[in-house]
Amino acid sequence: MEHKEKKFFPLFVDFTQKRAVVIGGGKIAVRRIQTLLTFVGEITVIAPACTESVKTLCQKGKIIYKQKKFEAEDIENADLVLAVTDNHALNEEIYKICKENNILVNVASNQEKCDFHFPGILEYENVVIGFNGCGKDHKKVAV
Ligand SMILES: C[C@@]1(CC(=O)O)c2cc3[nH]c(cc4nc(cc5[nH]c(cc(n2)[C@H]1CCC(=O)O)[C@@](C)(CC(=O)O)[C@@H]5CCC(=O)O)C(CC(=O)O)=C4CCC(=O)O)c(CCC(=O)O)c3CC(=O)O
Ligand SMILES: NC(=O)C1=CN([C@@H]2O[C@H](COP(=O)(O)OP(=O)(O)OC[C@H]3O[C@@H](n4cnc5c(N)ncnc54)[C@H](O)[C@@H]3O)[C@@H](O)[C@H]2O)C=CC1
Repeated sequence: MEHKEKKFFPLFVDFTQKRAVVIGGGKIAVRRIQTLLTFVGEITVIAPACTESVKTLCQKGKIIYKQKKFEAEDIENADLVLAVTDNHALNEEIYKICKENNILVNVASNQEKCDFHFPGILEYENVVIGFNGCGKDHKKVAV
């Protein structure tokens, strides 16, 4: 099966009872955690160092933060994984482990290693709109 123009289908998935594990606690991780907060049952962040916002979210009980380097067992029970470290080789390794274990994964440093793209999201009343630029221009989908 070959697609000349790759585009992603906007699936609106129920993650409210699911576990997301975010590997990395930097700038991009925080932005995505903020977006995920109201959509996902449980969010765990794995990173040896993180931004203040990650610590604050953890103190407020909104996420779990484990201050450590990534190990394969960190994603054993994950339904959804975001590989958002600044170590591209590690992100690819995380991708490989997820594929072997049928876990949905998004690698922020390589759009070819994404089961799904992370969307720009706009919400009002009970409407959720997700934007995706087919990986061609993320600036177009910034909200
Ligand atoms: C393909 C995709 C896959 C995925 O990661 O899911 C992807 C990929 C990449 N982005 C890169 C860079 C940046 N992306 C942003 C911003 C956003 N990127 C987002 C989504 C996506 N980004 C996915 C779908 C894209 C699409 O729809 O077409 C948003 C919507 C959601 C979110 O991330 O929260 C959010 C805007 C929302 C908002 O702001 O509201 C900024 C700006 C900033 O950080 O301030 C920069 C900094 C650089 C700059 O500004 O130029 C790089 C290069 C990394 C490197 O080489 O280092 C790659 C890697 C690659 O292209 O392979
Ligand atoms: N898709 C997108 O929207 C964008 C993606 N990127 C990519 O996202 C990644 C992260 O970017 P930033 O958040 O700006 O980086 P950052 O430098 O702010 O954060 C990196 C994080 O990775 C963690 N980390 C490093 N080694 C680790 C390990 N062994 N185990 C667990 N965590 C580890 C660090 O502790 C830190 O929390 C980069 O790979 C970059 O290429 C960057 C810009 C936008």
